[in-house]
Amino acid sequence: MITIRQLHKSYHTEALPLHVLKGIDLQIDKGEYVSITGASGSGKSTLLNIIGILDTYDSGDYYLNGSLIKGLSETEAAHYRNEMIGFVFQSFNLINFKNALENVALPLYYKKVSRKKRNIIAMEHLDKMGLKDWAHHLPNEMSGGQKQRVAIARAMISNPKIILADEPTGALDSTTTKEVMEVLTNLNKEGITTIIVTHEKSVSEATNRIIHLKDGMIEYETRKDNGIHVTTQNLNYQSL
Ligand SMILES: Nc1ncnc2c1ncn2[C@@H]1O[C@H](COP(=O)(O)OP(=O)(O)OP(=O)(O)O)[C@@H](O)[C@H]1O
Repeated sequence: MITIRQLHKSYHTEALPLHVLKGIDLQIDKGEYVSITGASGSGKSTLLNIIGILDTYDSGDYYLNGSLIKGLSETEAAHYRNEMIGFVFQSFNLINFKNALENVALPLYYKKVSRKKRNIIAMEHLDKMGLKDWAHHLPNEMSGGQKQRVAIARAMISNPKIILADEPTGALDSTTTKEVMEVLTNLNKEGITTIIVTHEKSVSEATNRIIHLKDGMIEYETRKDNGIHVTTQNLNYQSL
């Protein structure tokens, strides 16, 4: 589903160019449950943003479902994003003056689905998140965990094949973290390829595969095999 080869990315700031991803090789198959970990600044969000076609890369290749994601126009990139990917962010990114139902329904508004139909579908997704009774509440009337579940419902309304979540529990306490992770785990069990950037051990350990970045390279990865974690060092990793 996702094939990345020798991916490099630099940011060109006023100071020296910042080489953030330094030759990432990564294969993620359909239905995998993956977390990306590493210290602050190791390139986790940059990698996730490239996978989500929110950002471009300098060299290497990225194939999504067999299509080379390189040099796309904004319209082409938006097409892939809309067809394939649902995004979940730490800060929820909900619209504060719209209620939960309207927030969830928003992607269908852009797809020109009628108000009646999009409200019915949005309600189904809210119901799945256990939030039917909160449909007409504004985000600021909801807890962090509820807001994140609204955001996940919104991400799911376009039937994405992949969920990309950047620190989805970063703003939550441990009880609500558990609640949100249960939701993401269940979506993965339904077959959604799920990739989570996280600092939190409890979150990465809930996934089946941990990709650990260091200084823009994959240092090692850990796979859960029958409940046992097996760690493989990346032999190409070169410490600086
Ligand atoms: N748009 C940008 N322009 C310039 N530099 C950037 C930009 N985005 C990220 N960076 C820099 O690139 C490096 C990697 O950032 P990135 O956000 O990918 O790391 P991260 O591992 O996700 O960190 P964190 O855990 O703190 O979110 C950091 O040094 C960051 O300051």
